[in-house]
Amino acid sequence: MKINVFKTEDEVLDGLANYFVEVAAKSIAHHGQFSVALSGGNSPKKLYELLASPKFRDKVEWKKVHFFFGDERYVPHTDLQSNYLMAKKAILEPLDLSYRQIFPVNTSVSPEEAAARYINDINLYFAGFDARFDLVLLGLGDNSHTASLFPHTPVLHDKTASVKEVFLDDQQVFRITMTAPLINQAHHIAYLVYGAGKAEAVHHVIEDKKDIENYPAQLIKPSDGELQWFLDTAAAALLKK
Ligand SMILES: O=C(O)[C@H](O)[C@@H](O)[C@H](O)[C@H](O)COP(=O)(O)O
Repeated sequence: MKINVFKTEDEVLDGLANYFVEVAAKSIAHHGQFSVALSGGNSPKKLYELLASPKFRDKVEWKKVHFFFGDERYVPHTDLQSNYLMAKKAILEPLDLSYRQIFPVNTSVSPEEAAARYINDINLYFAGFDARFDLVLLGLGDNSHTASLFPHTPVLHDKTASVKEVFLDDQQVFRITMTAPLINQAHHIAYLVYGAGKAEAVHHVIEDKKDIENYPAQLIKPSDGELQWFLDTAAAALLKK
């Protein structure tokens, strides 16, 4: 595990954008394509905009990139809560990609069916081989969740499924999420976390005692891939130096 700490949010974004470019080039050189699972929420929006900006857009062979979603809110793709909509506006539309490169979660069916169909999409993409994404991008909630692996949810203990529906009691909403076993198969996993509000969660996940129920992001331990954290000093403030 490598922990990269940058002074400012902009430097974190730049650091992760350069890592994205590096992993994309390595993946495309190795097997002709680059499969990436995007994270949702607010933090990655600026990263996606930066990757689609003149500073980075010409550094990646975008036609060889395939976009999946590490998790999705169970809402229509037109809903402002949709991770797909956020990514569509921030990077997918600006890069003028083919729809065949983009694998959104189908949230027009039941949550269970949405998860089952996404498993099928992923298995078809990897053509029956192990589903090993080249890169999984993750964020971290201030309650130490990642993707939609939330504290005290049954999905934390699911060792077999690769995608599951999750019901969040406090918000009374469903999410669809890749599970830890699927995420941990990835060749590269990168957390993007910035801001003082995440400092406690970063400490809990990286160096606190093992407590999966309360700190689900501790589940993320790639089997033989690489895990890197991209943090600003505010989010890293509680880490032992
Ligand atoms: O769908 C989501 O919300 C994300 O995948 C989720 O895991 C996110 O990464 C964290 O909640 C942090 O979100 P912020 O970046 O908005 O703080």
